[in-house]
Amino acid sequence: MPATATATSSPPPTPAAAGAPILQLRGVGKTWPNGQTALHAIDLDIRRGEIFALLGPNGAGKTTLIGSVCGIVKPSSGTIVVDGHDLAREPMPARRKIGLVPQEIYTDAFESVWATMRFSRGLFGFPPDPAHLERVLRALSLWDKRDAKIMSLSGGMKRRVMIGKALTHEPKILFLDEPTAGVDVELRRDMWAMVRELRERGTTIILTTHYIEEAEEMADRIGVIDKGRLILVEDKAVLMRKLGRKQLTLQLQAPLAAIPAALAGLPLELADDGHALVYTFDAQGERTGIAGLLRQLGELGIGYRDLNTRESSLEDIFVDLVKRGGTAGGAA
Ligand SMILES: Nc1ncnc2c1ncn2[C@@H]1O[C@H](COP(=O)(O)OP(=O)(O)OP(=O)(O)O)[C@@H](O)[C@H]1O
Repeated sequence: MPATATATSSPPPTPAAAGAPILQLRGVGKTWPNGQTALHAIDLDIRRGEIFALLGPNGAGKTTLIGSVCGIVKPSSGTIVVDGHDLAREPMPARRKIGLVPQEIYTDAFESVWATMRFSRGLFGFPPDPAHLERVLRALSLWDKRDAKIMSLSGGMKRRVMIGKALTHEPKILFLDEPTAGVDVELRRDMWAMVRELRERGTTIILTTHYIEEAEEMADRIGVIDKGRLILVEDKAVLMRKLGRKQLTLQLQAPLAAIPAALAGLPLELADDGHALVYTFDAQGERTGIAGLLRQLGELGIGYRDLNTRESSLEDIFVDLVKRGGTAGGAA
């Protein structure tokens, strides 16, 4: 099977230009030799300088997609253009534009931080540039550890070294595969700050994460992949606005065994063993229906002790989307 084949209906790749996407995928598919299809004709444009978060449940195809763009996995179909370079026709120039921070920490434990960094840069055919390596190490707070052997570093430091390695060849796109899996809250915040700094210096960031809070905090745009299909690509703010819901929770004075028939048809659920009534409404709707609901409760003699509202998080939206199979939006 060829490394890539041009998707029949896909437009030809556009040359690198300031306004052009830094990464273009057209019809990228992957079927493993065992017949398992991990990616179905993915079309995706990544904008220059954005932070793009790719979300998806286990086995959705995230690693396969990243591997395809990084030249680790051979797609069965489609084209991938990295800053104007077709990955299949010009693998080296395309690959040089990309830094990959893999999920697993793997590096030579007996080497020093400095030697590891220098070696990484050489792998991409770049001449030594100690000043660049120093900048990277300083930005990652690793300068003081430059002579330390990797095995002597803490887990968090080792993760920083992995990021450093990916930055040695000055990539324009940085892939972070589950960057904060298993790291403590403090380091997670540090890493977020680091990623933002990189973006400010012009690096485009693509990250996969299981922590939806991370995508909510960091991303400009969100892509959701499920069963090998990109079911949604959207600006985070638009997504939160479009699919966001609010919930009003009423703590009842006396528990209910069931929703009263007079309230059937309303978006109501019982929670907390009947002690709470949850009303879900559209955060964007002009009319929430709350006044009517409270009036009806009064008429039915259902009293409440307390009430509060909460907006859905990206996590709620994501879970909902994957449950529904992504009928809420289209992939760009
Ligand atoms: N080398 C392989 N050979 C055969 N099937 C594979 C291979 N690698 C991945 N797959 C299958 O491809 C599908 C997508 O896997 P992938 O690892 O890309 O998912 P993922 O979204 O990264 O999942 P996770 O969040 O668990 O890392 C899965 O069904 C997986 O079993």
